[in-house]
Amino acid sequence: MSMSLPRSLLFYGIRRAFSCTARASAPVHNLTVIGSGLMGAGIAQVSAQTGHNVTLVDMTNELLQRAEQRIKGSVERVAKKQFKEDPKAQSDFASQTLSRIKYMVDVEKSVGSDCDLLIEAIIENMKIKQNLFSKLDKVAPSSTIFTSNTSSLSITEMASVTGRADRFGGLHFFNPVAVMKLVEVVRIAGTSDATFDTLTSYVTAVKKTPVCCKDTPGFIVNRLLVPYLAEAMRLLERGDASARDIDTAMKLGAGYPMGPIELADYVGLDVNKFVLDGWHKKFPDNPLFAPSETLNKLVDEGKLGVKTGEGFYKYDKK
Ligand SMILES: CCCCCCC[C@H](O)CC(=O)SCCNC(=O)CCNC(=O)[C@H](O)C(C)(C)COP(=O)([O-])OP(=O)([O-])OC[C@H]1O[C@@H](n2cnc3c(N)ncnc32)[C@H](O)[C@@H]1OP(=O)([O-])[O-]
Ligand SMILES: NC(=O)c1ccc[n+]([C@@H]2O[C@H](COP(=O)([O-])OP(=O)(O)OC[C@H]3O[C@@H](n4cnc5c(N)ncnc54)[C@H](O)[C@@H]3O)[C@@H](O)[C@H]2O)c1
Repeated sequence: MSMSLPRSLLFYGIRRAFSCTARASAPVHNLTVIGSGLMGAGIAQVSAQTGHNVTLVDMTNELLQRAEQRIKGSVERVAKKQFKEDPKAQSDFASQTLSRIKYMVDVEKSVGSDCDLLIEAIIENMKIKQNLFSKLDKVAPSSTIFTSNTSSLSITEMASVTGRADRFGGLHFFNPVAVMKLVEVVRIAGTSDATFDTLTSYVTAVKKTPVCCKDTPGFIVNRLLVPYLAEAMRLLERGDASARDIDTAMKLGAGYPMGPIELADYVGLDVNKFVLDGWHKKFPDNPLFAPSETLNKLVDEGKLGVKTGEGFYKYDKK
């Protein structure tokens, strides 16, 4: 008798081991999002749009006011799209969504007794993220699940400064959060089944598709995307093609909605640099992660892409 499995069963087995199906779990009602930049504001928005109560935190009231304006603009776009012919439904949706978001500068007070989930979306720096998690671990309820939206850093290293590795994971959203359908749910060795199930259910509740991945550098998307963006910058630096031609080529030749150079500007060149420098330091012999001189120069000059009005390209300031 042959011991080999039919191909279809083999694939089924592989799929089961890594699939990300939502099972019954403790629901998330209240969440705190730390960092109100591009990603934090977007995560707060999609959570509030789907009925969750959100506390959004940043270091100053001015930053929070800017986030509030961005959220308002984006919610209005979503409302117009969802309720095309119905201005009353549009304004009800927008005002109900906005009323579910509270803004706060006091990080420690932001995780009250009813906080089910914490999502960190601050600067891409391990020490700063660890400081934050270590501080919050002391004040947050023991039931609160901690997560990071990091693009490139180890979730295990972040969890190591807390006493809640079983209630820790990664939730990697994509930019623009209001539009992009994917969230990578990152499981570390300690993540409990209950935590993982709550995280995948929350992702489904915010109307995104979860995929499950291990805590490896860049998870799935960025492990492939970062070398691609970095190589596009090197192509430009070698003078092999112009930025416009590289972008046009990848849009029309590979079917991407944005070319790599404009995507780098869209993500934020500071974020690009944090990721590339971090991986270059960790894996110095890997040429895929070699630094880009042009990227370094633009960041030094404060040209961070769309958010500052100039990066590889120039943009109208909003
Ligand atoms: C080297 C190191 C690199 C580090 C990388 C780190 C990366 C990071 O960790 C992961 C990422 O995020 S990777 C990055 C992953 N991200 C990507 O790869 C993004 C790639 N780009 C895209 O997918 C598209 O270009 C966009 C969707 C951004 C814009 O689409 P477009 O067609 O060019 O322009 P459009 O016509 O304006 O908008 C179309 C529709 O979207 C709607 N809408 C847009 N923004 C909105 C907002 N803020 N709010 C609400 N709605 C918004 C809009 O209403 C419209 O709806 P309609 O029904 O048509 O009326
Ligand atoms: N930009 C992207 O496309 C993208 C996509 C996915 C994931 N990410 C990841 O999300 C995180 C945030 O990225 P972003 O693009 O939103 O950055 P951003 O610079 O737009 O926003 C970060 C915000 O965090 C705030 N902040 C920094 N330290 C803080 C602290 N200690 N307490 C409270 N607030 C603090 C900053 O004031 C800023 O408003 C990073 O880890 C990044 O790698 C970024």
